Amino acid sequence: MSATILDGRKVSREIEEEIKSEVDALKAKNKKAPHLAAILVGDDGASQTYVNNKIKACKRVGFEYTLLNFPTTISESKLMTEIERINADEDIDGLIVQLPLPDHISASKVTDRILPHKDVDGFTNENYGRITSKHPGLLPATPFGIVELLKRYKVDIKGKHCVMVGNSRTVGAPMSSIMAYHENATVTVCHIHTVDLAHYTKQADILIVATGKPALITGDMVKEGVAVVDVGITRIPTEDNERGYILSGDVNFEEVEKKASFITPVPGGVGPMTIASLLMNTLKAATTKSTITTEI
Ligand SMILES: Nc1nc(=O)c2c([nH]1)NC[C@@H]1CN(c3ccc(C(=O)N[C@@H](CCC(=O)O)C(=O)O)cc3)C=[N+]21
Repeated sequence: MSATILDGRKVSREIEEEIKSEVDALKAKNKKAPHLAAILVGDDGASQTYVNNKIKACKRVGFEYTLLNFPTTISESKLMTEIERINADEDIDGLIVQLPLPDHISASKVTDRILPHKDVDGFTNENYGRITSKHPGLLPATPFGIVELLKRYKVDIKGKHCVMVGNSRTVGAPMSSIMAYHENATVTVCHIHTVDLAHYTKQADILIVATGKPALITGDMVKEGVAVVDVGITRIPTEDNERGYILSGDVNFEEVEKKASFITPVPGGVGPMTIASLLMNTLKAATTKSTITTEI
């Protein structure tokens, strides 16, 4: 059996078309376009690529955007002040602080300072807590994108066994909550400390992997017919190409693809969907502003 590719690039383009027509409709009514602000600290190559991809996506759908690039030496308190300033700026609808941040800055403190209704990455404790509420606010971009991708390919989720490998605050934790509380999957959460990981991954109907460990999941670790979502995207240095690196997911694609019913490629899978979700959240933040924080 050969798997159906969960084509994040294609689906993200479809979502962008939908967003663009909503932006055009806003503009036709003389309303302003949604405005995203992105903060990038330092000059890490991968972070620059990801932020640039986000800015390019804003341009494609007609959003306004502001990119703020600070040196690695910026203090935590100065960064907090910048966030407060953007929080207070009526013109800006959404704010993201690209991670990772330098060691002297607490990522959780900084991201949690973003006003919940401008938190289009869905990283604040407020929006994380709201996953289990009837009014979920803004969902974290990567998990939101993964659910959207699975749904557009009509992958059955309800009642199925979803095994999440990875327990990070940005992906694994919210992803497993969304699968359990919104989508009614049966969820098992594994991570780097799990004893006998294969024991669990073999039982997965849906396997989502976000560990940052290249090719962690091999063919013998999955059952026939599994749907596989690979969140990993590691740059491995090489002299074989101009860029100087190749991208590797957390899944051995060649092996696992033979047994899976569905699988995401890397690149072209989860990455573009994260960006599409960021755009969806920014549109939502711009059009529903005050209600996101008041409804319980
Ligand atoms: N505040 C914050 N929000 C994030 O959403 C966030 C973050 N910090 N820090 C890092 C991770 C990673 N991430 C990616 C986004 C797009 C691609 C993406 O566009 N990937 C392309 C390839 C890009 C390439 O060539 O390197 C693809 O998979 O096809 C990848 C990874 C967002 N993250």
